[in-house]
Amino acid sequence: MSDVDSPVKVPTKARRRIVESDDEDEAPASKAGASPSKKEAKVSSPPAKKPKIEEKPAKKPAPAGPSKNGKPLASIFAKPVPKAKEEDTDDYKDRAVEEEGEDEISDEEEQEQEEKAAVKLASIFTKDYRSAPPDKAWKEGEPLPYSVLVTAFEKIEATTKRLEILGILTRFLLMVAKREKTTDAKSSNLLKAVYLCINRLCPDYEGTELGIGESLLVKAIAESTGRNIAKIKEDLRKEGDLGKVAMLSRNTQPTMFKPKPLTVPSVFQSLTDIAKTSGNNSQTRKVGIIKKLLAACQGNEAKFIIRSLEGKLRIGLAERSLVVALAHAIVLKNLGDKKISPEMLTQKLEEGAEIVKGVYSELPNYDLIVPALLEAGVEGLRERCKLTPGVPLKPMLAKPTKAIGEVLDRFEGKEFTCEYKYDGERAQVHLLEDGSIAVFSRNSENMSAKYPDLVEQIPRCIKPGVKSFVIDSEAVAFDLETKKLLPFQDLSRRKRKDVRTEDITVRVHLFAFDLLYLNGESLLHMELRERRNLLLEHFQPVEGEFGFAKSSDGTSSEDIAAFLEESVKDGCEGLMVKLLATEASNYEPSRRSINWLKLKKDYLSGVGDSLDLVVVGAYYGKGKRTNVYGAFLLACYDPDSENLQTICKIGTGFSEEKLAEFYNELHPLELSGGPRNDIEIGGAKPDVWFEPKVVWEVLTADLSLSPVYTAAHGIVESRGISLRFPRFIKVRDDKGPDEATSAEQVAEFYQRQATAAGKSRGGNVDDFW
Ligand SMILES: Nc1ncnc2c1ncn2[C@@H]1O[C@H](COP(=O)(O)OP(=O)(O)OP(=O)(O)O)[C@@H](O)[C@H]1O
Ligand SMILES: [Mg+2]
Ligand SMILES: [Mg+2]
Repeated sequence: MSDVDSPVKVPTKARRRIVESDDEDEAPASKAGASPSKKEAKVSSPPAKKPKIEEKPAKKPAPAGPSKNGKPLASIFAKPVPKAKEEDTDDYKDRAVEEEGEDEISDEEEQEQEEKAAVKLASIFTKDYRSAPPDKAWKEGEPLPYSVLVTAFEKIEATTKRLEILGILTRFLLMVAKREKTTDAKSSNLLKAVYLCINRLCPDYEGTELGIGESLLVKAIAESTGRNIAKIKEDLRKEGDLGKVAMLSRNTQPTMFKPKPLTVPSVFQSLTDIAKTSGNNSQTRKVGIIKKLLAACQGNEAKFIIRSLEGKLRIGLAERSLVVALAHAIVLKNLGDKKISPEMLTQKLEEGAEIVKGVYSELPNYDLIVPALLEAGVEGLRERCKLTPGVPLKPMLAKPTKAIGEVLDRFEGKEFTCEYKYDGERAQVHLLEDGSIAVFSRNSENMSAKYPDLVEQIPRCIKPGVKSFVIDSEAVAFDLETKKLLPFQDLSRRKRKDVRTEDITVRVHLFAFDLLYLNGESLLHMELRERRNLLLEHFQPVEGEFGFAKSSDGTSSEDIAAFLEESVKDGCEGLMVKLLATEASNYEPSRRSINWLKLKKDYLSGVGDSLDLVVVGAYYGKGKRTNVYGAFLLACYDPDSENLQTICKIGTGFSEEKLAEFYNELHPLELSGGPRNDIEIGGAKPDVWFEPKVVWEVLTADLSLSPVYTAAHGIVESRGISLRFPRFIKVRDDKGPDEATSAEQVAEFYQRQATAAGKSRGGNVDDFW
């Protein structure tokens, strides 16, 4: 591939690169790029986004222009972000309300906004839309062509408007759902299309994952196209997107015969085969399957095949949009051609979305949800899909607070409880009707293999009469001799796999704090007090193995302060403060809820909590540290765009041993082609870039607006936010890059710090939904 036939580096959202001169140690980047060259500008595929006023004006400033490997054209920071006109506000209504600020918006304004959003929502789903014929490329009775899905991906990639994305996806899923003859999960086109949209192959907890390393993919591309590896890497440096490189490479290879076009089921199958290949020769076998896939690719398909293999589609399609689109598609399918007013239609769509969202957070398994939706529509979904032991639900999360005063601000006059905040690992323990026990981590990984001792211990804490349950708890390292809790590190040092009970030196003590399911009944809709009573009633403490989270229902600030001290003396991190009564104390799966507050002793003087950030780059060491990386570039995650946003350079808090260890761990993740295009770089210029895999917990003195980094840009101000004096705490191997601290959380930290201590903003900005 030469430069001449390379298409323009369009400003897609995956290419939002922002730059400014680095304030610390780097030269101004203004000369790095001027404007797109003519050659670049005339090429139009894939479609460049029109410059437009964004529907999320404060959130996503339009890209400054084409960029190339972190050397974009102009700074978005320099320009004030345009305020969107009312008509352009086609985002979800709740979002619009949220961004105006909860407190400042009047009821009438709110109602007006809601009405506008409702009409807009209904207007996309006109009757015409509903009765649209299926894509011509898809012949009746045949499996869904992959090209049809790819067309939808291309359209989604070309916009950042959430409502537009929702429309494209709904139309696509509706078309597939209408043709679906089966409700059998195995042969469902719809189910496989759903999985490919979110780039997964099965429910999270089953653990089959994509995420093939760059070098293997480069090798497969080279072998399937006859190009040499060095050339491919060179292209990669230019494009920042291996998918695009694969797509452009293919064209140069003359084909002897035409392989059968790819279909959604065949691609799904091949990806599953690749993910499951292990053992001897697995690399070679993987390359073999990838080559076959690439050989059959047409048009833009290779781009998405490669990105899927990398582990991320990077089209800005958040899973929550998929869930809503799926709900809408099923509602529309079941409406058929029926006439219905826009208001009614909107209501039906919204109700449908609420149902599917609710069910998905209790039972995150499309294998069960999609067939149930096809069979019984949204109306019959709750009946068929409920919280089920064996399927981990997404855990409820807590909001940080900086002071006891802040807790009282929230909970004054309400019934609440303080519990010890144990410093271990979240453990969701399930007892299935068949007597088997499963333990799941915070991100729904099956941990039963890591904790065989725990699985052995559990039966001893169950009182007679208990047939099935789901407990929410913290697993903590425990010293049997001193009867003291050990720091989290002792737990994380345990092996993750093939652990044999007799080899275990660090004991696990479980501290249960919630009961979510008991003997066939979901308890999610009960008040916390009732759930806690049931927990105490049906389980019993076992010395050194199982206990209930220690709690105090004292509500004065003195009581809380004393209990906080006590918790720290006992080896805990601080307190969790929870609402105890009323509907607001129900268990909210997947929500970072304002009804659960964390009060961490260590962090009271900082910003209230630590951050979990992705290691995306590194700087070579100086002096004694020349053989290792001396500092690292960290990033937060923006789930809306699926991009990582740089937040700080970190070089303190590391021992020599740690630096050596990190070098060994990170060196294999170095990207030869420079940064991937899902990193919003800003002005950072590390010496090497990594595949985003590793997450670190980091503490900061405070946060400030930054001319260099891009974290949360556009939320508080057009500029990004960075951490001042960041300090490494520990590796978070229970979190992946997608679970890193979100852009909105970063903005919230910044805002909380700006407001007086004790005053905080509400909202649920970084919920899954
Ligand atoms: N009594 C308790 N109630 C609820 N959670 C508890 C309790 N004791 C300990 N925990 C742990 O505290 C966690 C919440 O605080 P923590 O800051 O440790 O979360 P995290 O894993 O870093 O996630 P995030 O910072 O994203 O909330 C829970 O997920 C749980 O693992
Ligand atoms: Mg913790
Ligand atoms: Mg945390």
